[in-house]
Amino acid sequence: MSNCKTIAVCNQKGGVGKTTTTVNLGVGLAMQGKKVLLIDADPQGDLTTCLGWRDSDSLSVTLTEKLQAIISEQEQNPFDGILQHKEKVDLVPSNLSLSSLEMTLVTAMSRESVLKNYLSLVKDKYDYVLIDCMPSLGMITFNALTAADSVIIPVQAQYLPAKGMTQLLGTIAKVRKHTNADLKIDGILLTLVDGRTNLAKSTVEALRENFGSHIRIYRSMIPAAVKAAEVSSKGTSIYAYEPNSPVSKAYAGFTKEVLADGRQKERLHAAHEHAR
Ligand SMILES: Nc1ncnc2c1ncn2[C@@H]1O[C@H](COP(=O)(O)OP(=O)(O)OP(=O)(O)O)[C@@H](O)[C@H]1O
Ligand SMILES: [Mg+2]
Repeated sequence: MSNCKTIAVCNQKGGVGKTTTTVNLGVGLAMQGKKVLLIDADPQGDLTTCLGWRDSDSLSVTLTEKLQAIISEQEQNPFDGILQHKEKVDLVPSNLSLSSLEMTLVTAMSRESVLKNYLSLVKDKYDYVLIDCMPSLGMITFNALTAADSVIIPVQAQYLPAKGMTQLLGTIAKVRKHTNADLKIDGILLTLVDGRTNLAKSTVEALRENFGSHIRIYRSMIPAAVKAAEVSSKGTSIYAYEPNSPVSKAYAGFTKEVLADGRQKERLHAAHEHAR
C-alpha cells in the first residue's frame, strides 16, 4: 500500500485561495521534511506561474502531455517534465493546452481515472500529492476528485458561503458513488479573513448551520493581507517572502493540522495491522 496521501484543493468558486493554499501547504509540508508533488490541474496555469514559471505556454511537457500519454497508452517516463522548485517541492505544470485535453477526455476510456492512473506511476516517490483544482466542476476536477484520498475546501469568509458548497458536496457525493467510494473531506479552510469584521465568525456559523458538525473547519484561518496577494508574482511561498507575517504563521499552523491528520491515519493503519 502506498503511504502517499493525495489531497485535492477544491472549490468551484473562483478566487477563494485554492492556488495560494496549494503553494503554502505544499511548501509547508516540504519544510517539515515531507516529499511533496504539486499538480496544477487548472488550464489558467496559476500554480505554475505562482511558483515562478512565468511563461507556462513555452513548457513542452505539462500535465496535458502526461495525461495524453495515459489516454493513448503511450510509453512515457512519468517523471519527465516534472519541475523542481527551489523550496523543495516538485510540480507538474499546466498551461492552456489542458483545456483542449478536457474535451478529449469526454470520449476517452476510463475518462474519470486518467489522472489517477498517471499519479499511480509517480506517487510512491512522495509523501503528499496536492492537486490545485480549477474553478469548475468539469472533467478535470472530476479526475482530481477520483484520484484523491481527500479534499480540502478553501472558503472565502463571506455571507452565504452555503450556496456553492451544496453544489460541491453534490459533486463529491457523485464521485463517491461512481469512482471513489473512499473520498474524504478533510475540512474547510477559511481564507481571506478580514480581522476588522465579524465575517469569519458568521461564515463559520453559517457553515455549521448548513452542514452540521460533520464537516470539520480548520482552527487555522488565513487572514486577508496585501503581502499574500503580492507573493503570487514572486515565484516563492509566503514563508520565503514574508516569514513573520500573520499569513505565514496561519499557513504554518494549517500545515500542522494537516500533518496531524496524516499521523492519525498512520496510527489507525498501525492499529489495524496490529489487530490482523
Ligand atoms: N490571504 C490572502 N490575502 C490577500 N489576497 C490573497 C490571499 N490569498 C490569496 N489572495 C489573492 O487572491 C486572489 C485569488 O487567490 P488564488 O489564486 O489563490 O485563488 P483560487 O481559488 O486559486 O482562484 P481561481 O479560482 O482563479 O483558481 C489572488 O490574486 C491571490 O494573490
Ligand atoms: Mg487557482
